[in-house]
Amino acid sequence: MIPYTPPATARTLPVIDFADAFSPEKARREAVAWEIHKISRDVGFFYIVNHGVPQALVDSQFDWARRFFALPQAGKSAIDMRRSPSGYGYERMGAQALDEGSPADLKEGFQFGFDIAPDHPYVQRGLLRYGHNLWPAELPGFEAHSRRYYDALRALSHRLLSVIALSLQLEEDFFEPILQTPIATQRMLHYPPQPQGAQDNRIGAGAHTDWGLVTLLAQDDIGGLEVRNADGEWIRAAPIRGSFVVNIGDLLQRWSNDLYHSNFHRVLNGGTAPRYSLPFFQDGDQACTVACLPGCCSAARPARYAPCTIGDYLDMKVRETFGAASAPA
Ligand SMILES: O=C(O)CCC(=O)C(=O)O
Ligand SMILES: [Fe+2]
Repeated sequence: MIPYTPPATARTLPVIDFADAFSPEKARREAVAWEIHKISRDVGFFYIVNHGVPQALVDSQFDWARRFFALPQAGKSAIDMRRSPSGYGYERMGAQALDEGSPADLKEGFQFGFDIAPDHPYVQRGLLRYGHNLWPAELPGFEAHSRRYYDALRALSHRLLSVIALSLQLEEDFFEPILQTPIATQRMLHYPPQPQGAQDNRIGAGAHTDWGLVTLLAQDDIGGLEVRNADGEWIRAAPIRGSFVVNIGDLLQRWSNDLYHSNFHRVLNGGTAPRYSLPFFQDGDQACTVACLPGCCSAARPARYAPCTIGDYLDMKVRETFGAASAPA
């Protein structure tokens, strides 16, 4: 049993050197797991460096994102996510309010997922985030490069989850079975500068928690991401070149019975330059049931959430934040 303690009040987000997560020595992997354990019980956000993904690959993915968003609106609209049964493709400006019930986010996006055989039952059933990827006809090379980036991020998410398993006193391969046919989504986001003459700053991405297991975010050097600490204050997640911002998602919070925190965060692009970010979401297999880990519940601290499948949980969050706009056209 891992005893529960309430979170402390983080003022900054730690930078974790991830190099030892790849070490053949278990003690070194455990040392990284312990760092992740501490911060996951607190603010649930941290940076990783020495993660093994070449910076040149990240930089060129940003270049592709800029090229994509610079396409004429008609080209982007031709692959609107409402045309994809799985919800992949282009997210038009204002389509989502991540802070449910608030004004729409000042952002546009593009997202794609796991390359799965079109005759896989999940794809045939039209399940959320399986197959039906839409790519713009006007950008040859975009898909191939984005797939290379995706493969690197997916591999890193496996390593991260093996260390997280260790941090929860589980076997390191605990999550592997549910990562084989995953909901794993690469998103690219474009936050335009505030409109000229705007009275109030508009939120780029409203306050929200991420829904899945873990998120790995690359951000450019503009800044604007903020994370809420246990005192309810917003702390800045300033850009650090060469890092990914990692955060714990709702499904891990539920699995760990609130031991680990899926924390609120938001983006405010107040500047005069556009901001781009590349969040990768590893959410696991839709069929998997998330129920309190044995090490995280006891008679004194019973399970706080009813078991739910990953697919059902994500379906609910999409409906809440996109509303009717998520319906396929
Ligand atoms: O753009 C960012 O920095 C964060 C985006 C985000 O939080 C999300 O897409 O869930
Ligand atoms: Fe997020």
